[in-house]
Order: sequence, then C-alpha cells, then structure tokens
Amino acid sequence: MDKIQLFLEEIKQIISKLESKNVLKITGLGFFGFTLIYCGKIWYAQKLFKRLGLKTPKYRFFYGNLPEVLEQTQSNTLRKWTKEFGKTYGYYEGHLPIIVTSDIDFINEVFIKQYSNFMARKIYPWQFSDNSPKMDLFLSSNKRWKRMRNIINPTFSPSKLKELIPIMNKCTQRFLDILDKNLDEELIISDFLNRYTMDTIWNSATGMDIDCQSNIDNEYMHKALDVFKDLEHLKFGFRVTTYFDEFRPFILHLMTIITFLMGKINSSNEFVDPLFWLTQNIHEIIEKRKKENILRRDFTQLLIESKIDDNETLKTNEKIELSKFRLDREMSFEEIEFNLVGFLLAGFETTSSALNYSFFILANHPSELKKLQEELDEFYLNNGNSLDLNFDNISQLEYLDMFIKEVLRMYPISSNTVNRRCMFATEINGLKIPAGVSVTVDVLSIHYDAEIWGPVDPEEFYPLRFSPDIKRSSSVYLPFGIGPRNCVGMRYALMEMKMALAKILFKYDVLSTEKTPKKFTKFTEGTVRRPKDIVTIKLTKRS
Ligand code: HEM
Repeated sequence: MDKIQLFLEEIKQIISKLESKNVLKITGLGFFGFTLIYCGKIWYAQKLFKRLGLKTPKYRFFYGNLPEVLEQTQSNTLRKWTKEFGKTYGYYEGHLPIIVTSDIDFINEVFIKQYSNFMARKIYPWQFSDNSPKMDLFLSSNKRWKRMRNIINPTFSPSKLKELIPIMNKCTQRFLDILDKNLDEELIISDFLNRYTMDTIWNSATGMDIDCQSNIDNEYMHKALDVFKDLEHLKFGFRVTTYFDEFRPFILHLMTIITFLMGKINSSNEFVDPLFWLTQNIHEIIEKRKKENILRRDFTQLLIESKIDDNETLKTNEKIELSKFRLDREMSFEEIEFNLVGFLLAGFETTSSALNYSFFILANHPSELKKLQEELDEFYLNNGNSLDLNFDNISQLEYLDMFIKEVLRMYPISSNTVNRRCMFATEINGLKIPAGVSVTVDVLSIHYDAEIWGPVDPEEFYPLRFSPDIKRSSSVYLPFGIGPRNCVGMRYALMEMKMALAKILFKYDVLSTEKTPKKFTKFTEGTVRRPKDIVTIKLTKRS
C-alpha cells in the first residue's frame, strides 16, 4: 500500500513539473518524434520489394502508386505494368505492399495449393478489422471466413437454389411485361437491368415482393443505388484509411460518428443512411421470420436453416477442430444479417453489369443473336413447347453458356476482387512472402493473352473458344475468381442471366441505335467494372 502511495506521489510530482515547464514544447517534440518514427516505418515498408528482389513501377514516398492506380482504373494500370515488368511484380498502395501476378503457377499456389496461408482478402479501405462480427463472408478472414463459408456453401448448391427458381421466374416474367410496353423505343438498358436484378435478388434474399420493376420510385432500389454512390463519395476518406493503415479502425470509427451526426443534422444526408437503412430492414425481416416462424423459400430461410455439413465439406482434421465449437456450426443473427446485406449488394450490380455487357454485344453482333435464337427455338421444341428453365435442363443451352463465358472473359466484372492477403509467411517459387503482403491477379492480362485464347484474336468476340472439346486450365478463366474462396453466388448469377437472356431473346430481336457504342474505351471501377458509355438499344418483336 505504501509503495502504491509513493508511486502515485511520484507521478503527481512529475505532472506538476511538466505543468510548470512548457507543455507545448514537449507535445511538439513528442509529435515530431512520432512523425519521424512513422516516416521511418513507411520508408522501410516501401523497401520491401527491393529486399525481395521484385520489380516495381516508380512510386512516391508515402503515396506509393495509389494515385496512378486510381487515376486510370486498377485493371488498366495493372495490364499496362504487366507489359513493362513481366508476370509477377509489386506495387504499393500507400505503404501497403501488393504483389501483382498473371503467372498461372503462382496463382495456383496462392489461391489453391497454399490457400490456408492466404485466407484473407487485400485490406479494403472500409474494413474495420479481420475479425469484426460485422464483416460478412466477403470481408471476413481466416477461421471466421472458413466457418461461415462452410455454413453458406450448401445454400448455393443446385438442390437448394432450385427452390428459388419460382422467384426468378416471377421476376423475369415481370421484366418481359415491362419490356413489352417499351418495344421499338430507344432504351437505356442498364436502367431496366438494375431494376430486374434488384427485384430478383431482394425477392430471393428476403421473400419480400418489392416489385421495384413496376414502381420506378421504389425506396429499396434507391437505397441500394445510394450505397454504391456513397462508396464513390467516400473516395477521399478511403484514401486516408489506406495511407494511414495503422489507424484505419480509428479513422473509420471517426468517419462513422461524423457521418452519423451529419445525418442527424441534415436529414437528407445521403451517406450512412442507405447502408444503415438496408441493414435495419434486413434485421427486422429476420427478427419477424424467427419470431413468427414464417416459412418461405429464400436466402433468409436457407441461411437460418444452414449448418456445417461435416460429411460433405470438411476434411478430417477440420471436423475435429470444429466439433469442439458445436455452437459455431450455425450462423449468429448478426452474421445472417450482414451476409444478407452482402448478398443484396454483391448480387445486384454484378449481374446487372454482366447483362448490360451482353446486350451491348448482341446489339453489335446480329449473327450472335441469330445463333442464340436458333438454339432457343430448338430447346423450345425439344421441351414440349416450353421455355421453362431449371438447373437440370439449362445445360442444353450450350451456345448461351459459351456466349456468357465469352462476355465475362472480355468484360470481367469484378476482377479487382480476385486477390488474397498472406496471413502466414510462406515461399512461392523461391519468392519469400511475408505475412501482411497481398497478392492480386491481373485478370485482364490473362483474359486477353493470345497464347491462352488464340488462335482467334482475344480482342474479338468469339464464343466458340469455349467449345467443350478445347481444353484449358481452369485457372486462366477468372470472372468468378478461383479456389475455395471463389464467388459463392456464381451458380445463382449464371442461372439468373441465362433465364433473362433466354426469355428475352426468344421473344425479341435486339437492335442497335445511332447511340449504341461500338466499342468501350473508358471504364469506371470500384468493386464492379462498368463502361462509361451508356448502352442504348431497341427491342422489337421477332420477325
Ligand atoms: C455476374 C455476377 C457476379 C460476378 C461476376 C461475381 C464475381 C465475384 C468475384 C470475382 C468474387 C471474388 C472471388 C475470389 O476472390 O476468388 C466474388 C466473391 C463473392 N461473390 Fe460474387 N459475383 C457475381 C454475383 C454474385 C451473386 C449473385 C452473389 C450472391 C447472391 C455473390 C456473392 C459473392 C460473395 C458472398 C463473395 C465472397 C466469397 C468469399 O469471400 O468467400 N456474387 N464474386
């Protein structure tokens, strides 16, 4: 006790001495020292690739290469650098080191063979921490990701997804009814596609029929679009979190508080509101569902019911590890909530953009339209004059499958997300990779590599390069990523796209107008890569 009192006395004396001296001076010195150490840390971090012997483009102290990447879109910049530095090189986002690769062996090591060393994504500027319970499947890392992925995987199996076919059919029919009223007119097709994919994913996720296709001013639609708009608005804030990565959680909390207060002061504030609003709505839907024991066939129900299936998904050693935590075999309320919001956002703009690219191709390639229509006519006759599609008969539409594959080869929607972060130091092909370093794939360079996709020029739209008799490594085709952490929604997205295209092209011809772009030259890129040009088309009844 005496010792404690003595200690407190000493502290009091130090404080009073400090007060009597120039506090400002000391604070200034402290700040200067801290800045010096922080700059030293940045300087050292930006020497990593030199130490590893990897080439890098010229970078600036503190900023690294981020300004250049953001200026031109990441995909285009990586493709340009790959031409200059070869298949594997490094660059810096601020002082965060990123290895870029288009080397297939390297990709196989990171994404498949050594995936347990890379069970995280590159740090996203809006990511609080690796283990926050608010992180959905996309943003979570390590065991938390693995556990959630094992629970979610069965939800996207064909046997579960087939329960969602009636919802897809209903929304597609609604889409056709709307298009029927807009025949022979110039259409900005992305407006219609956004509403179609939002209607489908919201209905599939929650069972709630929001019908945002007929109701243009639908609130759900606006809020979802606002979330993406806000991510654009926040570019500056996100640059700050990248440059000051060590303080990211603090800056993000601060940004959340500021925007929350701004939202309170100005009720029309567009930022926190939409994501908060969406999450709140989903929260209420799950709560109601659990309380009233309502049974519907949708993602909410599938996630509530889903459990880890040890027999199917886990290897023996993982079974033992997970069986120790039996409670974790199902998802918590919060996890269901954040994953449903994640599905809404991941399944809306991606599929809508993929269809937008498809209509751009159809308007510019009448011969492709003809081939697809011939296949659909044959399917209709062979299936008792019906175009009812399901997971069993969809494989009969082989050309449609090749067509969509080629669209996504030329226009990979979400190539910036094909990355992993090293969590445990390792070595790949002689290159030592320390924990914390991210590896990102230069998808465009691979998708346009003439050695892989030739002899027909990869710049040409040519679906037959996906003929079943042509064999290629699956690691060269990456629109949905690769390995155990690839896109969990791939089957759902492909089914939705095929259903929409099959039903539309069976009924209508797609025509170009004077405004239809012939080629895309500029893109905007966040998690989704979109053309800057607006795709205008005309639909007309098939002759
Ligand atoms: C054409 C449509 C789509 C494209 C092109 C696409 C593309 C991608 C890509 C490239 C990734 C990263 C994969 C990797 O890192 O290896 C991804 C991840 C993911 N996607 Fe998709 N996606 C689409 C539709 C969907 C849909 C409809 C859903 C949900 C209903 C969805 C949910 C997800 C989720 C949850 C992840 C994270 C998976 C994980 O980290 O385990 N996506 N997607």
